[in-house]
Formats: sequence, structure tokens, C-alpha cells
Amino acid sequence: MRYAERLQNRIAATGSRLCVGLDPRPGDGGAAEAKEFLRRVIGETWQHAAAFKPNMAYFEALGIAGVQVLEELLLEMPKEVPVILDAKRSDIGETQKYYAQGYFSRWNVDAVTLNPFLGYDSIEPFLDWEGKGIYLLAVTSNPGSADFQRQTLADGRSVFELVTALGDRAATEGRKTDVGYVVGLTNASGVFERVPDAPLLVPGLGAQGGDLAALANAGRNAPDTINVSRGILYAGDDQSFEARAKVWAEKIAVAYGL
Ligand SMILES: O=C(O)c1cc(=O)[nH]c(=O)n1[C@@H]1O[C@H](COP(=O)(O)O)[C@@H](O)[C@H]1O
Repeated sequence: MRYAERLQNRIAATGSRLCVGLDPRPGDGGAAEAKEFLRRVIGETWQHAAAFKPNMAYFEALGIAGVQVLEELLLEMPKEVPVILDAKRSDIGETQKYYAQGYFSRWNVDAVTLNPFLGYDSIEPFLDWEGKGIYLLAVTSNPGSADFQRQTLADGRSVFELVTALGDRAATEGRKTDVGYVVGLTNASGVFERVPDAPLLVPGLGAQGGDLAALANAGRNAPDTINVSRGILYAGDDQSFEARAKVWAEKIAVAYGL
């Protein structure tokens, strides 16, 4: 089964497009504390999760022990929930082969985020993996997305459309891996309608203040997932992880008109 189909099935089974971001910020307890914390988060939220998204940075920051925690958690995660590894890798094709092998084969994650700046040959090592997906950074949620991504080219296209052209090329070539895009909710104005069919990973909700109204009436049918990390892990209210995930999943469903 292709990645997009698997994700679509998960969304249909749960009625949720919530992607639970796994970005731990432990105290003095370090990697061991992060592991126990994330075990609780995963155990309480998975039934409301269309996907989980661990971001490599938060594990690498804890050193080898942190990466080991990620490796162990990947083995423990409920098999029903696709895992998007947020790695944002970018390198020459020869090196990317090893990232692809590490993530798709050794760790067996379902999808990864990639930075497309090095062009098509840099993503090619990720394109022939049955059942896997990649998300290319198209319009990110930070203010700097205006520096390159939302600039307009002489022919009227936006720079991010050069990114979506890479996915179109992969589809035309009949590659096995599904190509989706990262579109930050905070900068999504005018973007959703230009990528009608691709699966989107949409961060920026919660702590970054993205407005779900940007999704309403977008008329999307693709298997999009909307990420919330701090809004579930560190909301600073007296709610459980489960209650927070449920509320976000419901808000997203309403915005999508599910
Ligand atoms: O690729 C991403 O997931 C990503 C892209 C982007 O444009 N903006 C963005 O915030 N992210 C990631 O999404 C998560 C957002 O976390 P919260 O702001 O805590 O919900 C972090 O892991 C970010 O690194």
C-alpha cells in the first residue's frame, strides 16, 4: 500500500488529521526523563493521532542517549499510527542514500521531511521506496519563509512552486514514494489551492499561533495532517495529554468540515 493511502485510511479510521509532534524538552533527567515522558504522551494520544512526528533535533540535543531513546520508542509505537520523522535533511545524492537507508530501512519510519534546496537529484535516493513518503519544505511557518519561498519569479510563479514541481516530476516518472509538502499554517495564505492533491504536513498550530480559519473552505481532499507539538506536550494547563489531543483533533476536524 502506498504511504498516502495508508495515511488516508488512518484519517478515516480515527476521524482525526492531528499529527502529534514529539519534541521533548526534559529537565535534569535528560534522555531517561524524555523517554518516560514520551511514552506517556504516545500512550495517551495515539488513538487521536493520524500520525506522530518526532523531530530529530530534540533527540540529538540529548546526545547518543537521546538518539537511542528515539530508536527504542520507534520500536514501541503503535503500528497503526504512521510516523513522520522530522529530519529536514539535505545533501548530495550519494550522501542522501545513507539517510534514506537509515530512516526507511533501519528505523522503518513511514515518512521523512526533506529540505529540497539541493534539487531533484538530492531527493532521488528517497523516491523508490514502496509504502514510504517524503515531505518537502515548501512554505515554512517561520517569518523567513518570505526570504525565498514566497518570492515571486519573473514568470509569475512563487518559488515554492519550484518545490512542488519536483513532486510533479516524481509523479510523472511513476516513483514509488509519495511526495507531499510542508506548508506552515502561519504562512498558508494562497498556498493550499496551488497544491490540491498532495499530502500536506501543516505545522504552526498552537504555540506558533496559526489560525485554523486558513484551512476552512480550502476544500482539501488530500491526506493532510496538522501538527501540534507544544500545544499538546507543554500547554501549561491542567488537562491530560489525551484531553489536549482530543480537543485539537476536534478543532481540526471542524476546520476541515469533516
Ligand atoms: O517540518 C516541520 O515539521 C516544521 C516546519 C515548519 O515550517 N515549521 C515547524 O514548526 N515545523 C516543526 O513543527 C513543530 C512545531 O512545533 P510547535 O510549534 O511546538 O507545535 C516543530 O517540530 C518544528 O520544527
